[in-house]
Amino acid sequence: MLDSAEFLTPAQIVAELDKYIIGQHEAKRHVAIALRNRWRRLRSSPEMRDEIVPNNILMIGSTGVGKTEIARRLASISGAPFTKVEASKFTEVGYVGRDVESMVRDLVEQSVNMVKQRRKEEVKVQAAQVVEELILDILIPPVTAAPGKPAQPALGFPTTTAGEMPDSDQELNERTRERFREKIRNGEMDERKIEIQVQQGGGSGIGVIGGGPGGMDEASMAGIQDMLGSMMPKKTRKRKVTVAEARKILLDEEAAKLIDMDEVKDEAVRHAENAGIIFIDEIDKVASRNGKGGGGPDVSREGVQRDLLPIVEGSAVNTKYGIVHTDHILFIAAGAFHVAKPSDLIPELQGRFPIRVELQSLTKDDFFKILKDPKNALTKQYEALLRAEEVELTFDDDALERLAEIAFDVNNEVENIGARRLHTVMSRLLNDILFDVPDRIGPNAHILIDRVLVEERLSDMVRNRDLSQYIL
Ligand SMILES: Nc1ncnc2c1ncn2[C@@H]1O[C@H](COP(=O)(O)OP(=O)(O)OP(=O)(O)O)[C@@H](O)[C@H]1O
Repeated sequence: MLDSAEFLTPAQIVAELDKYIIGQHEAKRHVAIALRNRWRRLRSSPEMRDEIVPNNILMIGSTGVGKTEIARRLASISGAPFTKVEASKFTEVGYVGRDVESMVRDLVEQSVNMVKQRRKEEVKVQAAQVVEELILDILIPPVTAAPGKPAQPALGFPTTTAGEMPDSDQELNERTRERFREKIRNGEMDERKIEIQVQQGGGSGIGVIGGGPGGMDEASMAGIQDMLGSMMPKKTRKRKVTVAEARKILLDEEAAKLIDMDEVKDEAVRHAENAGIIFIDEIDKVASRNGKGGGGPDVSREGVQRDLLPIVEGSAVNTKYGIVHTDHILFIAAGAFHVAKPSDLIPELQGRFPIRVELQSLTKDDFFKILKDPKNALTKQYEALLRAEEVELTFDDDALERLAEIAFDVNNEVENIGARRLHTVMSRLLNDILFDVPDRIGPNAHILIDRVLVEERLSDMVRNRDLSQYIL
């Protein structure tokens, strides 16, 4: 968390990013500084805190070289809410100026989910106790029988052992309950079916018609829907599920009841404001090369930049969780800038992205490392998938070198999509195996992917440009 004392240093942040992203050292250094600066800001004097502006970053690099990945990992390292938006979508037909604010709403939505999840974790033990009692109530309904009349044994289970005399219905019920509690705790009841009441998912069921330009904005509509929702009695329905499933469903419901949503909302808004990261992709697509030019698409692109400006500069955005001030949100904009240049952005927006960093094109050697080293490397993902079937998959380095080479060549010859090419190449290489397990390749098999196998399955395609265009 951003406010914890042992927040990562810039070098530690880079080390964390290194676990997932190959190369791009400059970009990693810049984002690490920006992240640490937010922590530094929160520890500065209250007067200075409001003065310190975030070091928004402009990442320049072709598609698939790790721009989004760096930003996304940065957010997860710091537990920050994150949202990604494509600037070019705001130039689409039907776009209305106010839509750019939706990125802030998305961010706060993320933040609410994160805070809610964390709070639920905190009340988990307490909720688990309530749930245990609820399940016990279903298995052994509390005694209502008249005094002197024996209580009904629950679910046909014997409630007393031979020779044991029940003291009263109440005590008998208590003892049975304790025995069942044991059984629930050690999982003996997990498969037993019980009927539970669950809340019907999603909203009040009341739609608000209207809105859009000239009408009510999204936040106000959502507010009304929320209010109507909270006034309506919650609908429930019966479901027959196993005790194990019931525990999961009820745990979620009970945990939700134990958390104070007003507190969650306040904390989420603060968290989005101080820690949120908004990634604006394809910013180059809204840069116009002749900004002052006559009309048409340039005007609309510049319009989008003008709409983005107040949000990046710092403004108050109305959301259904309250007003969100964008002054200290970290914005990372990215683009290939093959045609337009950063200097084609309107000067005010350029000024709001003072840190420019160029990401390098990936080499064959980078591709080799991307296949092999990251914690989430594709080879590791496929190995894990097949391990689930008890099939051992391994790749030798020679095979990975060849795969890297093929991906690199196809990028050069067909279209450069960066490291994304590795996904298509790997999928092509392994699809038959993934299909054949477990029917034709049984458990305990060991499959070694070597250079010969890679050649066999992929070389034809690489040689045939028409084929690779469609398949790789
Ligand atoms: N340097 C890298 N190290 C490890 N994986 C990478 C690297 N670059 C890209 N990838 C992988 O390639 C995929 C696409 O990368 P990413 O989404 O970061 O592209 P991008 O540069 O943001 O491109 P775009 O602007 O088109 O979105 C991801 O699965 C990512 O993990």
